[in-house]
Amino acid sequence: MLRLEKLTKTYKTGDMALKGIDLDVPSGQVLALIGPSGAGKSTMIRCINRLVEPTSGAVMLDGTDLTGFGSGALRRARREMGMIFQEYALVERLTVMENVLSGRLGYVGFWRSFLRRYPQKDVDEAFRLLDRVGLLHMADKRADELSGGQRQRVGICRALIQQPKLLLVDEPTASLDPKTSRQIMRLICELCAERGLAAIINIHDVALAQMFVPRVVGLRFGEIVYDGGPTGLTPDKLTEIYGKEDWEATIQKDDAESDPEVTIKSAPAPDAEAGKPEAAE
Ligand SMILES: Nc1ncnc2c1ncn2[C@@H]1O[C@H](COP(=O)(O)OP(=O)(O)OP(=O)(O)O)[C@@H](O)[C@H]1O
Repeated sequence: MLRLEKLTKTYKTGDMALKGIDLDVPSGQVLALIGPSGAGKSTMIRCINRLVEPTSGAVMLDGTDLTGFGSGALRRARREMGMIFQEYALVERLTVMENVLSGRLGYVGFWRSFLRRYPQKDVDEAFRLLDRVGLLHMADKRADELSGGQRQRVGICRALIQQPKLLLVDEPTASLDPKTSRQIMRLICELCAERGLAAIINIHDVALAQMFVPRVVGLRFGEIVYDGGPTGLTPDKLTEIYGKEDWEATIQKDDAESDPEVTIKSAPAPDAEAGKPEAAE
């Protein structure tokens, strides 16, 4: 569904953030992108929907390269890719419902959204999504009245109402406490499984990634140095990705595996097994 081919990004400052990334993501597969600060994770996510312009290489979505698209074609392609941000990126003075509906911008056009005249089917879908994430009763609240976890749920609804095929998720839990982080990761992975959605989740918390996703990609200095299952992230592999550290204290413990809340990765989305590579050596 998504294929990155020799993707590179060199910023004007000379920083080579991505050095020839090759990556295949089959439809329905959820993967976590890990790596130290500055490894290129955000750059990679943003090159996929061209919030950052790649320097060279291809971003193939369903067989079509997005890198050459003009603004109209890019706008249509971006409908297929919902984005979820660390800082939620909500419009604070708008209501929860209005924020969710703003996810339809790519479909309804500027004036209709500016006048907040969305088709009834979009409003119905927004209510359904808010109900699914437990925020139906908050539809009329202003975004600035919500907690961080609630804001992220609104961000998730806004991405999903686009009806995307792929979610690009940039540090969704970095501003949240551990319990809320786990709830949000669980919700994202559940929704992907329910909707057959692929996702690339940039996440700093290795243990959280290990709990929920069937595939982890490790970046270091703009290159993929790990691509495999969560259990293959041994202390040696983590040292290769991040450098020396006491990994026994960081990686997933056996008791987390038996936690009844943590069920997502044992139920991968359609096609996930087919596209899941073995751990890179
Ligand atoms: N707008 C920019 N201009 C110049 N250099 C940039 C820009 N954005 C990122 N970089 C550089 O590109 C490299 C990759 O940065 P990026 O933010 O993608 O890494 P990251 O893995 O997401 O880091 P973090 O986990 O800290 O967010 C870094 O060397 C960074 O300094």
